[in-house]
Amino acid sequence: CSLYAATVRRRGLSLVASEGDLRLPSSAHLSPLGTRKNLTGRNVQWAFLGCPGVGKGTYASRLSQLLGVPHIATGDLVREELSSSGPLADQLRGIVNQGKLVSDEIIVDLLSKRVEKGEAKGESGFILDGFPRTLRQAEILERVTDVDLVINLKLREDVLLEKCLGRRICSQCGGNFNIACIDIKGEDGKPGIYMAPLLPPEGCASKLVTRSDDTEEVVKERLRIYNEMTQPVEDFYRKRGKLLEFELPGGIPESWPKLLHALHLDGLNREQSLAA
Ligand SMILES: Nc1ncnc2c1ncn2[C@@H]1O[C@H](COP(=O)(O)OP(=O)(O)O)[C@@H](O)[C@H]1O
Repeated sequence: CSLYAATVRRRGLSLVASEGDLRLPSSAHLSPLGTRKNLTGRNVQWAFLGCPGVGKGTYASRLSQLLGVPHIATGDLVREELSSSGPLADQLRGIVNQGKLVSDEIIVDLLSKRVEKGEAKGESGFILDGFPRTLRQAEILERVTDVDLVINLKLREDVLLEKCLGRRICSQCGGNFNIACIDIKGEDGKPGIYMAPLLPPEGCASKLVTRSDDTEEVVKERLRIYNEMTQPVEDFYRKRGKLLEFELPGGIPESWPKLLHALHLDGLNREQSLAA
């Protein structure tokens, strides 16, 4: 914790802004031109919350490209550590494969090193994905820097499980795909939901692997832990007026434009499509 605090302060990431500056949902998080800067002139500092399988990685990565700020996923940092066979790898493998959370100290240390590396390359701002996941992590983050906005993605639980079980990663390029086709008809006044599979290009198709923690038993345990440990984090940001709740209406084609609209970023997306 102190290491992270020191790193972030030393690197000048910390900005002092009063909570009253930030209201949700509002274009006040961005400059009037809809750029990656917020009104205080620095790059946005956003975080994604949401259950396993909800699509945090997909939407965080898209927003990071749109806004030109780094997407930092603590799950990726943990998986990098696992594949590096470093001193932590054995300890982490047992925890992750049971669907449990890594300790706050370890995760803050991994995040701190990632932030420091990015800063050295000139990165600023961030879109966090998978952090904070405990109240203590939220408190640590709050002490060292000012998060502008926390986007809480929501999806019904039966769909979450199917999506986790359908997740595939290309072992060569690291691309994320999903072979699940979700097609639930509406009933009893509840809307249906359709999410097309996110299939890999031909080059990746034969190299797909499944995450070792995406088995039914482990996903159920991760969902249980999310409800126990991470839901209090939603309240933490709700009380501070920083939480944007976003219920996913369907797959990416349907949800992405609506998310951009909720973030007052539709104009930016159009400008980038025209420039492409
Ligand atoms: N902020 C965090 N705190 C503790 N453990 C974490 C954190 N982020 C990631 N992990 C560990 O890495 C695993 C994979 O994380 P992630 O890829 O974000 O999965 P999910 O699909 O469950 O959101 C988690 O189950 C947990 O063991």
